[in-house]
Amino acid sequence: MCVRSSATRWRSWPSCSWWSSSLSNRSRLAPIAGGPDPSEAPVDGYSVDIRTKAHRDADGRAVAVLDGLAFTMPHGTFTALIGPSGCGKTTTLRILTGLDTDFAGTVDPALGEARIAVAFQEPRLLPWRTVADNVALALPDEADKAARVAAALEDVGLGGLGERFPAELSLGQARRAALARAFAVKPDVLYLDEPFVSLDETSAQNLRALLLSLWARNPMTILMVTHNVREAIQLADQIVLLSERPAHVVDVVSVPLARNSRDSEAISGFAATLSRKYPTIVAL
Ligand SMILES: Nc1ncnc2c1ncn2[C@@H]1O[C@H](COP(=O)(O)OP(=O)(O)OP(=O)(O)O)[C@@H](O)[C@H]1O
Repeated sequence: MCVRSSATRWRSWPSCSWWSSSLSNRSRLAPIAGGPDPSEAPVDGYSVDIRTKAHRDADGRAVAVLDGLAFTMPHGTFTALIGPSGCGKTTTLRILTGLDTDFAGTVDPALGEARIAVAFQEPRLLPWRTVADNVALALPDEADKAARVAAALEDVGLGGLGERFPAELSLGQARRAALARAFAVKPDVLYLDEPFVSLDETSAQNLRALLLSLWARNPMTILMVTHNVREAIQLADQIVLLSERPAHVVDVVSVPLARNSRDSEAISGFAATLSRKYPTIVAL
């Protein structure tokens, strides 16, 4: 590890797509197939150790936001970041993606070298470009570009919608397009910030299944910020629990469930366990 400075070279930020939702307490979930089980996870990973990070308030005073945020994302696994509102989750993502270099601490230099993609709450598609052109934006100009775009759209169920404009898509379709754009670049690391917020539960669940299915076919390391502990349990290998601001890591919890056994009952059971142990962080 070394201290990342503003001189750190990042690969282009190929994808900015934001999608999201909430996994209702009452929803009946069947396990989603896809994604490696935790036991298959490799040991090596990307290390993050943000010692301090402050923002300035309106009067110019420093407000501590992060204070001891250390965790490792094992290569090829799915990490969920959960913490109270305003504790600094998005700030953490901005540091990891290289958008914010004004912090004290260390971030694994391999993260700076990795090909990354990011999906935001808002799909962030360029409205004047077609869906296909939005996906193409992230790709290098190579002979197979059109075929890669077509395959990426087909993979997310938008095979016939490439010539539409973003305004002609539903929110769920726009988030699929954003996913297509993220996966098309075959990133090493995918960052997701509350990717399923504002969708109805059925659409959100379909997108979660799509995410796991795409991930199963495209191995990569995923870090997802979410407020939704059930969603985290359903999708992640490990959950990083953050304190109130200034955030520090309270615990890193492995999800002790095979993916094909993560039905509503198992998810609720583990969520209740976490809530009992960390009542200020995991509210049900
Ligand atoms: N550019 C900024 N300037 C000043 N303060 C900021 C800035 N960005 C964020 N903050 C403050 O830093 C704190 C952490 O913000 P951040 O968005 O990282 O939290 P979060 O955990 O993602 O929040 P939420 O769960 O509500 O999405 C908040 O108090 C926020 O108001």
